[in-house]
Amino acid sequence: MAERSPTAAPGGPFSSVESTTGSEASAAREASSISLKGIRKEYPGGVVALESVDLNIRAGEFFTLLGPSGCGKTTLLRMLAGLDEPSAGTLSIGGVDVTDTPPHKRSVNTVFQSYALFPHLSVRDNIAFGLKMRGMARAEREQKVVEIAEFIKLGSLIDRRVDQLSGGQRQRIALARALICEPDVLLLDEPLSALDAGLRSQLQVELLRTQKRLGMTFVFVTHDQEEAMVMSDRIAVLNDGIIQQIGSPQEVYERPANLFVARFMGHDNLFPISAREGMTVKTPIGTLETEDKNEGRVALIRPETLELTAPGAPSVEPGKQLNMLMCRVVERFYRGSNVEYRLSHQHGEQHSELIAEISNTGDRLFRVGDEVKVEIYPEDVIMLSDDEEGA
Ligand SMILES: Nc1ncnc2c1ncn2[C@@H]1O[C@H](COP(=O)(O)OP(=O)(O)OP(=O)(O)O)[C@@H](O)[C@H]1O
Repeated sequence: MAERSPTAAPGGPFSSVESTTGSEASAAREASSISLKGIRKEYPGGVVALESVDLNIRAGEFFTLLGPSGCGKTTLLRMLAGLDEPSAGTLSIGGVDVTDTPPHKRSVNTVFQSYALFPHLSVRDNIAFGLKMRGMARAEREQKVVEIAEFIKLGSLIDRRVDQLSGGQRQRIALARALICEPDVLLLDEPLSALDAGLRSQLQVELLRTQKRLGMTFVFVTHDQEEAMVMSDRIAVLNDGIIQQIGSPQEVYERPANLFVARFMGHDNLFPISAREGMTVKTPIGTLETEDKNEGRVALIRPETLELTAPGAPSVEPGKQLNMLMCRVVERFYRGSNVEYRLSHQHGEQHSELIAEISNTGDRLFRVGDEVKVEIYPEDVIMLSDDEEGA
């Protein structure tokens, strides 16, 4: 394992005091970047789990592999860990080719969805396991274990057997066990998927803070787009072993590369384009002005960009040419900070549904059955290709 001690504060590596020196930080950066070139994985029997994957993960980055079941996320993670060999391509960590390096010689640790803890052992012994295997002296080991148990807020339960703990507590132990070895890269395969919503969002925050504090590179696997958006510096969206898009959460959500990514990010306002003339497109909800010069087969309108007013109200921006359609509220979901409206729209024979998400500013809410005027800025009409292979 490369020498690194990103938060070697007087209180130990898991102290909240940051004391990384510039040279330590750049050494850490160098040691934990990941590069994949032309990675392909074909399992015996001809299942191609990954096509030609090219990917650069920056050191210190929280990088998420996002995609539906079977898209190749776990295969990619196992390859980074050295648990699976690529059929073709090369993989390097910290600039060193590790394609043929066995798992125990990589500075990589993995937290799997199944915690892989020893149920009959205590929290202390479970956390200490990796350090013991490395031959660390007892006194030093003991100090580190106590420190990290405090850090994951399980200090008071350190001597309790793991089979007497809750799922969330076990998850923290699995995390502590991986973190304590201070790998340059931590791989996390759906580590929060078994937890209830409250605990899950609490651990999301803790995990993110930990990663930022320790400056490690995290490669995180999830099929939950909201979790990916909350946590990641960048996201790679995968489908059928092919990377569809790599970008920041904002880029992937606001500018999906294609129809697959748009759908996977939860977008519903997707309207096929039957014809285009200059900057106007014909769709089932009428002819729309757009500012997007890209060719596209489908128009995406994000739900939070719809402007809703009462019929007859002045335009939200009188000086500007906005797209305008009349709709009726068919459902309303009140969520406190925002309100989701399901709207129906009739254009000739064509009936369509739209979703609007309006931030709740305390104004009067529309009711089911109300007629509403919907205005859409031309810059919010986004062209999508349906080419799912155009990464
Ligand atoms: N050992 C194996 N032998 C043959 N095919 C496999 C093997 N492991 C995975 N696959 C196949 O490879 C593809 C990718 O699987 P992988 O486990 O990487 O997907 P995933 O995105 O992690 O899915 P999930 O979210 O369900 O865990 C799937 O079609 C899967 O059936």
